[in-house]
Amino acid sequence: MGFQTPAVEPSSSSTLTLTLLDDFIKKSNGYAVIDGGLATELERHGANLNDPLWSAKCLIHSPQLITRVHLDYLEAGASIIITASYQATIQGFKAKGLSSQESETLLKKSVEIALEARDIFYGSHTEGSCDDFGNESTNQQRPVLVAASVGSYGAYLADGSEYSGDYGDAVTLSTLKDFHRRRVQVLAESGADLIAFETIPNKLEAQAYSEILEEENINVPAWFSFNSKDGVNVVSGDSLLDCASVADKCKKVLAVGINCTPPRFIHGLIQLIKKVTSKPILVYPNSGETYDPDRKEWVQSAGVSDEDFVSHVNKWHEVGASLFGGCCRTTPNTIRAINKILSKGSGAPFQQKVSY
Ligand code: MET
Ligand SMILES: [Zn+2]
Repeated sequence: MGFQTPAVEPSSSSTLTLTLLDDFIKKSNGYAVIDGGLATELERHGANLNDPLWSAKCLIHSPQLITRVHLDYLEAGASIIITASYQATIQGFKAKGLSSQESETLLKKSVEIALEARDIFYGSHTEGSCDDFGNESTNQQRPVLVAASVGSYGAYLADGSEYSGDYGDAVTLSTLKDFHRRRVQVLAESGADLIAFETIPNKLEAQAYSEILEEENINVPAWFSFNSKDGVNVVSGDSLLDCASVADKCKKVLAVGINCTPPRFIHGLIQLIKKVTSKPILVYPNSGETYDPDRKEWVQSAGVSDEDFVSHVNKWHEVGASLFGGCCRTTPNTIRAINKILSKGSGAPFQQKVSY
């Protein structure tokens, strides 16, 4: 079965498609659905990610499980899937004894796995394809984008600092740029449609990403996504307005938002981001549980209940967000529910599934 070009052309390696996400959103009834938690879903399928590489461990030991989870999210209605490179770093792989070359190959592999999942999905949902009885299917193909994940320096440290944003005074802008540079270059040349800078815990790291994108002439567009634990600032205490402004000023950044943050904060955070940018806003909260870095497990937040956030998604859409998904501890069911509730709220989305 032939590979189908998505209805929205992804960026090529020579030209940066500055309207990629705008076009994508416009063509999808004003919103797009991102996938849900990847690492926690791999764990739910039995992967042991208690390791400094976290989900990137599966790039080495169980790539087929990553494909499975990407496919589950595509089947659930996601139109943007995020690669397993969140905690895949050259420095992290080298600490395991791999060479630079092997490390870069694994980074590329994270994107190849997602591209392959997209191909499989397209292959089984191809416009004009025939079913087992020779009948032509006439269903419209849903465009899918592959976003290459870049997790923070704190994620690499695997000491919980991605949720404190506190790297200490010894870590400067140039430390962070040196840490991320090569990885971003490799991911930019991997065939991904965009780079998802996720769970950015402070302004310094947003600045580092922005300078890498400009100075290295990265030709794949990006999104910047911050995390918050108070509903006002990013986790370091830096102002979200300042952080989102860094993203707004960088012309290679096509969307700005929030991920891995309790659902109860999302509404207010969207309103803050809207004050400083007119770029599309993305939100993919976690399940509302909190990660305890000492116990290395997710625990229910004391005293505050985070009821199923899916019921709030239309409100988040109304207040200004246009890309919606889930982060840690959300599942394909969350994404299925998001897709369903948005399609009721604002017209029919692309068909989730064709009949055979
Ligand atoms: C700690 S946030 C992790 C984000 C990453 N995309 C994942 O779902 O695994
Ligand atoms: Zn998360």
